[in-house]
Amino acid sequence: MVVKVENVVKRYKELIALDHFNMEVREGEILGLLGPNGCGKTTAINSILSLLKFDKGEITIFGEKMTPNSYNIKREIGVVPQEVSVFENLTVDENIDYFCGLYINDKEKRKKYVNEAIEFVGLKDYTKFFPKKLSGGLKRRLNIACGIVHKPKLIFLDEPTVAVDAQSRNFILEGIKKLNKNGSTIIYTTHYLEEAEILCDRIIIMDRGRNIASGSNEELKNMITTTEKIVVGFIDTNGEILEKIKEIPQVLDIEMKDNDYIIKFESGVNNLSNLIDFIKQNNLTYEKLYSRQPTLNDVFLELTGKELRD
Ligand SMILES: Nc1ncnc2c1ncn2[C@@H]1O[C@H](COP(=O)(O)OP(=O)(O)OP(=O)(O)O)[C@@H](O)[C@H]1O
Repeated sequence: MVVKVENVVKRYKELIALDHFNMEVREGEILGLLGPNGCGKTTAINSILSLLKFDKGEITIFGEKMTPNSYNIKREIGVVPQEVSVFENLTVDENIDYFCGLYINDKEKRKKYVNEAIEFVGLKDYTKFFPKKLSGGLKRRLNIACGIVHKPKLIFLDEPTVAVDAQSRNFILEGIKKLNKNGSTIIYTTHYLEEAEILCDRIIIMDRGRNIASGSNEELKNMITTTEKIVVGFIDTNGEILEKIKEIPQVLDIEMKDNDYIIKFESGVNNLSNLIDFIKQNNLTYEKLYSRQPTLNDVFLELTGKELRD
C-alpha cells in the first residue's frame, strides 16, 4: 500500500472537517477523491502531506509513518496544489528549475528534468514568460510542471482543472494518464464526476469528512439499486398509464419532470424493449425516448440523498 489513512479526525474549532476518515492508495493506480465542495478533500490531502496537524488517527506513506520531518518520503512526492503556487518574479523555466532544485542537486540531471517537464506540459513557447502573462490554463500547466519536475513516485493533484478552458483541461487529463503510465501513483481530487469516471482506476466518494464508498467506477455503480433510467416524453397520456407502467417487469419507480416520465429500472437487459412493447400494446405515441445508464451522481444521490453536481 502506498498510502494508508486510518481513522483521521481533523477539527477546525467546532467544525469536523475529517470525521474518522479512512483511505488506502495502491501502487500504480489513479485514485480519485471525489466529493462536493467543502467535504474535506483538501483537508485530507494536507493531512496526508503533514502540512496540517490532525487531531486523531494515523497516516503512513510507503509503509512509514508520515511526519512533517519525513524528508525521505517527501522527496518521492509531487504536489500540485489547488491554488496556483508559483513565483511571480520568476519566468516559466526559472520557476520549474527552482522547484526541481529542491530535490535534484546534479546540474545536468536538473537541466534535463526541467526540459522534460516543460515539454510535458507543452510550455516550450513560453519559457521566458512571467506567470502573469500566462492564461489561466497555461498557469495551471506551469503549476503542474513545478509539482512533477523531480519525477516523484506519488503525485497529488488537487482539482487541477478548476476554471481552465476545455483545451487545457484535456491536455491536463491526458498528461495525468501519461504520468501514471510512466509509473507514478496518482491521487486526484475533484468534484467533477465525469473526470473521475474517465480517469480513475478507483474512486473514493467523500461526504462530510467521511469515506462513504470506494471502488472502481463499475463497483460503485453496482452498489446502488437504480441501474437504468428510461426517459419518455409521451405526446398523449393519462393517469392510468402511470399505474400500468409500474407493472412492466423491473420497474422500481417513476418520476415526472417537465412532462417527461423518468422510469427507474432494476438491472436487466430487456428494459428498453419491454417498454417499447408496452408502448405499442397501448397505442401510445411519444416524441422522446432514451435510456440513461447510472452515473456517479446517481451513486452519490442514493448514498447521501443529495446531488453531487454543483
Ligand atoms: N483553515 C480553515 N479554518 C476553518 N475551516 C476550514 C479551514 N479550511 C477548511 N475549512 C472548512 O473545512 C471543511 C472542509 O474543507 P476542504 O477545503 O477540506 O474541502 P474540499 O472538499 O477540499 O472543498 P473544495 O472543493 O471547496 O476545495 C469546509 O467546511 C471548510 O469550510
